[in-house]
Amino acid sequence: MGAETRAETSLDPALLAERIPLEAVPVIDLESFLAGTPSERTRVARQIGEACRNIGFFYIVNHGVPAELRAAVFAEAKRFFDGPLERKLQIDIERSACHRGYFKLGGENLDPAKQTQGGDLKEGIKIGRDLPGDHPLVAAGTPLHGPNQWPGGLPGFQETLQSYFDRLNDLGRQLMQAFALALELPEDHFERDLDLPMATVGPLHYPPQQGRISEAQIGAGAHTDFGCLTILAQDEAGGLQVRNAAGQWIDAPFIADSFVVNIGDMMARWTNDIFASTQHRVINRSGRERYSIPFFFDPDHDADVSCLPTCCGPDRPARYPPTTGLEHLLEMINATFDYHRERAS
Ligand SMILES: O=C(O)CCC(=O)C(=O)O
Ligand SMILES: [Fe+2]
Repeated sequence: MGAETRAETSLDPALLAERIPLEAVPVIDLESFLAGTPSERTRVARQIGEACRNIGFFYIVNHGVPAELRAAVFAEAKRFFDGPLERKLQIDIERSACHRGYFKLGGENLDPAKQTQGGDLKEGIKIGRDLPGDHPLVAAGTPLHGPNQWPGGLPGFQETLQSYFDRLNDLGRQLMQAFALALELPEDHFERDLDLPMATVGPLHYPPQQGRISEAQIGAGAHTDFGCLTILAQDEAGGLQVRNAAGQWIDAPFIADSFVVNIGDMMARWTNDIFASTQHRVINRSGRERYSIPFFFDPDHDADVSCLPTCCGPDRPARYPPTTGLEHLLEMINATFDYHRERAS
């Protein structure tokens, strides 16, 4: 029976098993997915699927992204954040029509209900697919599509970030193939929605927090990610915490040469909540500056985000109405960036 026709019948019980409250985020070796036989790929994809169901988070090692490139991106991010405020403000995100550029400490508030003292204690840059003004989607005024703002006076910054963006796009596609296999779909199921994926690389800087820390302002307030898939590189400072299926906060510490991968609300929606979009937060108690490089991988603006054929059936009706990649993201960005919401209203 083809996977695509399974909607008529019962769902695979393995996909519906109860979530296990994990005490640690699982580590998955990607090597035999990236270069293995079909059966090895399926085996790793199943491990990934288990992690996505139970906790929505996993580390990947042997992911193929060169150490030099990862180190170079951290070095460029540090150069930018440690540099003058004037340079940062020249690429202020509020100058961008497509949500690209620099946002200052407090510019994003990932938990507005709790964080009432001025937003997340972090600053960042949003860099996306660099589309020129005459690209049809940009000319048509499609939100979130357009040119980046690149900082001046930092030779090599743009080239390094662009290489990283391209490399992580490839990895994002591979992980989407793993998700498809884990969901009993053909491996290339998501390719139809990945012509021009809405991906963003967003270097972040968190100053340290000491003493008694109130939930009214932490590095990144408790949140779920909005999109499909996040691939995060963090540094030795650590401080990332993830809420497991029992509601406990567990640490997701720095592991050398790994990425932390998690799925966001769009993937939870696509999978009818079979995959978990899990709350996480950052508190930088390390006593030093913390830098991290999240890469957010989202599908095409017009991707059809309605329940996947293997994720709904008579025993589990679709929980969400259909939406598109762009509609979903816009809703979430407006909830967390004041300037964006004010402009939209
Ligand atoms: O910096 C981190 O470790 C996590 C950042 C994060 O969760 C986010 O930007 O969505
Ligand atoms: Fe996040």
